[in-house]
Amino acid sequence: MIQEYCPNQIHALIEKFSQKLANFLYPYVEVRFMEYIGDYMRTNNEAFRSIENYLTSKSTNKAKKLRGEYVKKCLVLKMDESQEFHDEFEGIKVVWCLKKNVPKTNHSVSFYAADDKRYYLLTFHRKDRDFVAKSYLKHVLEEGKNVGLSKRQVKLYTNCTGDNGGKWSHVIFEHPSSFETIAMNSKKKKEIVDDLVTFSKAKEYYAKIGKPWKRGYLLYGPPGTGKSSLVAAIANFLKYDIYDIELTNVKTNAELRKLLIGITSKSVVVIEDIDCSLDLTGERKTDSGNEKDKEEKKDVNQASGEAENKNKMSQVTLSGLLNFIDGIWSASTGERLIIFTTNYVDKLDQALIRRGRMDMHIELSYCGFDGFKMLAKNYLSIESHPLFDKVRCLLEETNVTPADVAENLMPKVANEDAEASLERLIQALRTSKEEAKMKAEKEAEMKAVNSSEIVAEDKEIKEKIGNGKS
Ligand SMILES: Nc1ncnc2c1ncn2[C@@H]1O[C@H](COP(=O)(O)OP(=O)(O)OP(=O)(O)O)[C@@H](O)[C@H]1O
Repeated sequence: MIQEYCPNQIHALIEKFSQKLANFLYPYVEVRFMEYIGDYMRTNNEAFRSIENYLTSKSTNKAKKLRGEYVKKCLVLKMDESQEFHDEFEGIKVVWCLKKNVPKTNHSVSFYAADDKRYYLLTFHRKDRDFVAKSYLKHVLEEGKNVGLSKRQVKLYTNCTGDNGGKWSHVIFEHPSSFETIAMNSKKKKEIVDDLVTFSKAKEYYAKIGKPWKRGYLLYGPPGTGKSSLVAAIANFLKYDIYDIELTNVKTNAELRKLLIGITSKSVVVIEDIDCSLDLTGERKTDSGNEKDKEEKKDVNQASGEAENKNKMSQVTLSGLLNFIDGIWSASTGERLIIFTTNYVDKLDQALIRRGRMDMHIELSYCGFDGFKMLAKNYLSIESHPLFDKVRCLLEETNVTPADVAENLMPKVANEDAEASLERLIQALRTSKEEAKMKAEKEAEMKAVNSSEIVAEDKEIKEKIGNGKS
């Protein structure tokens, strides 16, 4: 009616007056912090997480409506929906409330389910606007971040399949591997730990040199040498989440990019057995000369056999993967490690593993005496034993993986003593040595037969040529 019948000037006056009246009756400012941001590519809102941590640490004693969650095997009480929390900071009063947007229609079933529309609502008096924006929120985010770091629970993410392709699902990561339990050369271990510590503190340095804050590790070595265990130890050490990508489930490069956007900072992105994941090896030599090469190739083919069918569904290319690692989109999240594991490092395209992409190449090899001592300490709780010398000699003469050593050190009956486990290990090492010797003899025999056949063939050819000439 006002719009219809009032002249424009009166209309404007009424609007101005009603605004003033509203401000007078409700002089508060409201700020929403959504749990996820972005429409197409939804990402975690880190401000929401920090606020949640801050309020959890403060509201437990005061709030009346709480919800319980198990975090690191401890019960944590968090503020529940619609519960208000009154906070005071340097004399300024604010109110927090966790709310949820109820979708108007139920047609849009979201992957993010019920948590999709959650947000924290902050309400404060408009006279405190500057203080809240400049000081209070800074205080909340910093404190929340610190609480988050101290209580951080490592999560293990994997990429979803089918219609949910391009999205992540996760579980709590509870792998007990650590640098104390990993059996490897102590010098190499120290090098890795130092590198990780330097990386995690190098935010300013990366900004200064103009590089995204990320680092690539290539872990290679025979099966059972501890590549997966090392990934777990790294994640536990840095308290970073693991994003384990099953490349064969990623249909296109665009889907891979979508996954990349969904990765939060403080993460370890892992592609295990990269040689088997997809045909990312580029041009390979076709004439693999010796038997060993042929055998290795057969192994690779067998290992990748299962993946082969899936590969046909996946159109992820080498260039898509290279872009994923260090293309323009790769700088969109914070600190991140990218780890490839492989049993066959020679089969990988050099572009994929060159320095700068995979900055550190770590070989995990057969068990040495250093590694054995660590396993003995962990599995048998001993640091020395008269049988250690025998083990040392045998380890120098034969190749066994830490997985084999660990298996032999595991007690097989209740209350088995350390000596019995060591004896079993020594027996296994002797058997392995014998087998290796027999294999080498057989190979030498085959080689001798092959070369005598070649000599005979050569002779025959020469004779034929000689006859032809005459
Ligand atoms: N270096 C190691 N230190 C301690 N334990 C190890 C080590 N290597 C292997 N193990 C033991 O062997 C098991 C298998 O190791 P892991 O899966 O880490 O090897 P891998 O190199 O990733 O093997 P694959 O290449 O087959 O995936 C682990 O559960 C662990 O108990």
